[in-house]
Amino acid sequence: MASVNLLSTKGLSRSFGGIRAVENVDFELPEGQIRALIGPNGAGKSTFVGLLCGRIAASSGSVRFMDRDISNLPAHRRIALGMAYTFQITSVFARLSLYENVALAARRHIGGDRASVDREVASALERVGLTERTDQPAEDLSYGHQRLLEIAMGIAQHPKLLILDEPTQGLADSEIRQFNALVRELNAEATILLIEHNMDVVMEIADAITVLNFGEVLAEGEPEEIRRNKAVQAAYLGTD
Ligand SMILES: Nc1ncnc2c1ncn2[C@@H]1O[C@H](COP(=O)(O)OP(=O)(O)OP(=O)(O)O)[C@@H](O)[C@H]1O
Repeated sequence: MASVNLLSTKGLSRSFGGIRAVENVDFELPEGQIRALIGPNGAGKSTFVGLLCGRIAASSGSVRFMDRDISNLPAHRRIALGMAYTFQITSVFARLSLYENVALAARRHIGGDRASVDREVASALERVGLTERTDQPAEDLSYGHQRLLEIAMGIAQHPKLLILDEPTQGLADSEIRQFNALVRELNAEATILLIEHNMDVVMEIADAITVLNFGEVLAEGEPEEIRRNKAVQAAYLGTD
């Protein structure tokens, strides 16, 4: 069965001064996949995701999402089309309660109707296991739990594409198992792009892996293929 790409890039590049952070990346993400994006430190993963979301402007190349060229759309328009992303807690408001944080995200999706917002917030917090902390300020959460709060904020927007940037950082092993189950559950509704350093997580939940190195795609394939790939092993030697 031919799969439909939810997201794709062509020749996507971004330089910072002389540094080619992302260089000529052609990328295709079929609808319904869990894709992991990996690579050594400085490989260009965050820059690439920033280009997808519109947080960083491309030097050249294009991005397509849901069959339209979104290269020139600002970040908020991309969100409105169905992208959601979590970026290392930059979106969490520390002084606001978990309820308020998730409600802000839910209102983007469903507007201001109080009963619907309440339902969305309760459901999103339940899915990430933070129900009991609904009324606490976000700053009371551990780092790992703030990452889960961000995911709840993503869930409340019912995105077509959910981009998770190092979501398991700061989580305990038992919480990582729950996280893996959560991602599978979310995948029933959303395509998922996961930047992740924890290889156990990647190997367990990704359908396919894209490896970046020095801004370029070094390899792409199923987890087992990538695990055996000599070029990938070499890229990681001495870095991890
Ligand atoms: N705003 C910036 N100004 C200058 N250089 C930058 C900027 N952002 C990224 N870079 C450089 O671009 C390259 C890619 O960085 P990026 O953060 O995208 O990599 P990464 O794969 O996400 O790394 P990590 O795994 O360490 O988060 C690096 O050499 C980095 O120093």
